[in-house]
Amino acid sequence: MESFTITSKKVLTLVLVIDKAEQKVLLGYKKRGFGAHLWNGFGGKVEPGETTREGALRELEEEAGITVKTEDFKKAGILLFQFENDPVALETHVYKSYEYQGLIRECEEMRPQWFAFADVPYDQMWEDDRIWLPMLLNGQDPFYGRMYFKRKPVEDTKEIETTVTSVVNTSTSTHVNHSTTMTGTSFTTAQPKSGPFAMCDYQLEHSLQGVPREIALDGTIASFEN
Ligand SMILES: COc1nc(N)nc2c1ncn2[C@H]1C[C@H](O)[C@@H](COP(=O)(O)OP(=O)(O)OP(=O)(O)O)O1
Repeated sequence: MESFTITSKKVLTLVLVIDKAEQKVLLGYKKRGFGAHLWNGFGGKVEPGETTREGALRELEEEAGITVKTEDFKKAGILLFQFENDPVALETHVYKSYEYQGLIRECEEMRPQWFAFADVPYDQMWEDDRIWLPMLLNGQDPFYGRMYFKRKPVEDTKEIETTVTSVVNTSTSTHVNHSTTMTGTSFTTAQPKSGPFAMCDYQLEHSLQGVPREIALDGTIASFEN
């Protein structure tokens, strides 16, 4: 895993708004930038002087037009995304809310849409989402995860066949190593449905006793929130 050594990290946010009664989650179709053409929660970079909580609330309002009261805004976990031969990891702070105020609206970056839990378009989302989003929707947070990505060869951004080579699964943690091979021709555009990167490995722990505040560069939880 030498090619996944990291020396610094950028801090990002990701917000999931959930309608518990209707069993629906609000996602946004990203129209431009990193993760373009994928569905995701709302979020982005944390600006200087902002806490992750403030940054997450700001991005939610900018991208979906809605606000959430502080008491309804819960930290669900942290995901550390690492990319092959890239020393900068993305420390992504994930928040959730079952309430919101305002009118949901589209902006130039995101097109919001509600999805029933059973219809979440995982094949048009970052590959890591199918690992942790079901846990968040089922209330199995807080969680902490580390996900490793390799860039897909441009000429091979077609159908993806995944071979699981080893799985260790306990009640609260999962570790999977898998190799990914590209076959077939089902995606015709240069942008594969699940994005330009393939996840090649991950670790995830969920239902933690505390909410992680920060991940150290060695991937361990640096501190928990009070
Ligand atoms: C690599 O795997 C990822 N999976 C998921 N589910 N989400 C990810 C992944 N990598 C990044 N993200 C999320 C984290 C953020 O919410 C966005 C990226 O934010 P962006 O780069 O668009 O930040 P902004 O500040 O909005 O950017 P602008 O400068 O373009 O406004 O994706």
